[in-house]
Amino acid sequence: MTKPSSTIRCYQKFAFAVTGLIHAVKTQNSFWVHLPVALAAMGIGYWLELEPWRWVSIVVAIAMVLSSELLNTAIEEMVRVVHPSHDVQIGRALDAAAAAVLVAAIAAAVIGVIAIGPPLWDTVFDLATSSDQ
Ligand SMILES: Nc1ncnc2c1ncn2[C@@H]1O[C@H](COP(=O)(O)OP(=O)(O)OP(=O)(O)O)[C@@H](O)[C@H]1O
Repeated sequence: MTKPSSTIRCYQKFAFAVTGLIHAVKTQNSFWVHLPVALAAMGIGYWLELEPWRWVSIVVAIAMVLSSELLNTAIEEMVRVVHPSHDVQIGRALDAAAAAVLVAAIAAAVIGVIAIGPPLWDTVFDLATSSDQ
């Protein structure tokens, strides 16, 4: 039995998106910073057994950074084909796309400190005081 075409289209869209993600991770050095930081934040969150709202904050922050990096990658790739020669306005567009990643990364860092900071401090403090006794 053949699958309904809408299901196939849905599957294909998912495959295209995964291909885009893999390509971006392979070609953009920034992901080699974003991904370990994201994994570290989730690992610490798991270790601290964070409350759901803290997890939501962390997941939203990670998604925000990765999505902006993916859009920045898409714009860079497009520029290389559509306008490979140097152009002041193209440069401004690329700078604005890079700035979007910077804004997302700064916001994610602030979210990380607010969401992970207090429970991490409490746990480290507990460990330090229990080892003193
Ligand atoms: N065609 C262009 N015209 C004008 N300025 C450009 C052009 N291409 C790149 N630039 C300038 O160079 C900067 C870096 O662009 P590029 O696309 O190389 O980003 P990158 O993040 O360094 O690339 P990658 O992520 O592939 O290492 C841009 O922000 C822009 O200021």
